Amino acid sequence: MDDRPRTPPLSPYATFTRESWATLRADTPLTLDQADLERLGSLNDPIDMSEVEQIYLPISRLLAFYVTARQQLFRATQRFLGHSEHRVPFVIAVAGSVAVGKSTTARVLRALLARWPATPKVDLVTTDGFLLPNAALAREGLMARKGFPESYDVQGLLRFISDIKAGKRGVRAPVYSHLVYDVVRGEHVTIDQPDIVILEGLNVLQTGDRPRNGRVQPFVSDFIDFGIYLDADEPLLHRWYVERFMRLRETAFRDPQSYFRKFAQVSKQEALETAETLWSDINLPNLRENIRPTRARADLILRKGRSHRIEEVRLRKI
Ligand SMILES: Nc1ncnc2c1ncn2[C@@H]1O[C@H](COP(=O)(O)OP(=O)(O)O)[C@@H](O)[C@H]1O
Ligand SMILES: CC(C)(COP(=O)(O)O)[C@@H](O)C(=O)NCCC(=O)O
Repeated sequence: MDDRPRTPPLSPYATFTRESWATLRADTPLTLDQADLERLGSLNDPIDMSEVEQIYLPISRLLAFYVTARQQLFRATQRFLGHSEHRVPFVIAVAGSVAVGKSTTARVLRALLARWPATPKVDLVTTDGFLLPNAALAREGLMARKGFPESYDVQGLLRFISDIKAGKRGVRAPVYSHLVYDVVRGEHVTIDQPDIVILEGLNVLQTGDRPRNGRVQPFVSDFIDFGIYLDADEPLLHRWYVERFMRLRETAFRDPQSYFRKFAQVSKQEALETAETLWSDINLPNLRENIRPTRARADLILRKGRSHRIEEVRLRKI
């Protein structure tokens, strides 16, 4: 199925091939080396130097413009109000399907942005920490809805992001483990007045039903300064998900702590059937119903091809 974003006659996006986007790097220096890339890539989502040079360096340059412009706008409001200036973090969202490679993109961006000449403090937070614990999901009959809007503590996530934007110190986020397939009790990451926050997850560009009980409810997306959507055709996402599951069988699933440890022992066929079911019953419907509809809200759409290379870029121009 070709689920390429349609370009209406008056598209808000400018569309670039990989080659035309690459020219927008201008004189941005390359600040990552091969060893960095090996550390930053993830299982089933390799990244090479040409991807950094042709795709990520132009993004880094663009974001530097946006961060400066946002700070100027914020200072203008502060001056108008006569308030003393305090810094407000710039929040970048990285959204997209399960298995599209959001974590690699988020890690590469973090490394590049942290190496800007001004050496900003860049923090990375994944929204899976705000999933309800398995015990709560099981109680509510939501174990087969993991990743759907109702499986998250949305109020907790909203409080977290609004505290960060308010410049609070020591803001804590819970942590999720893919290995144990659950939120880790008692574990947190602490965010302490960063300059830039990268918020990664399926749901970061989502909105809800507004208003609720007659009260206007904010959305997580209200706190986002720049939204990136990682896109790929469904058959590719399906393949990447199943291939990753089968590879995890040889690696992470062998860990006695792994929720999926039984799949390291059962036949290949049985494991394959489970991966297919998890994709078609949970992750694919979630992509169609809740994730892909947020693509139209992104400032930048990065479209991946077969080998995980980004082949097309769309930038919101209006
Ligand atoms: N069952 C699992 N066990 C261990 N690691 C996993 C498992 N499922 C996913 N991961 C890892 O978790 C990370 C996030 O995966 P995912 O949420 O699908 O987002 P994305 O692929 O877009 O980064 C990836 O690095 C992936 O390799
Ligand atoms: C934890 C997830 C919802 C992904 O969340 P994300 O890290 O993208 O915020 C996903 O990896 C997941 O567990 N989906 C449920 C079905 C499955 O086991 O693949």
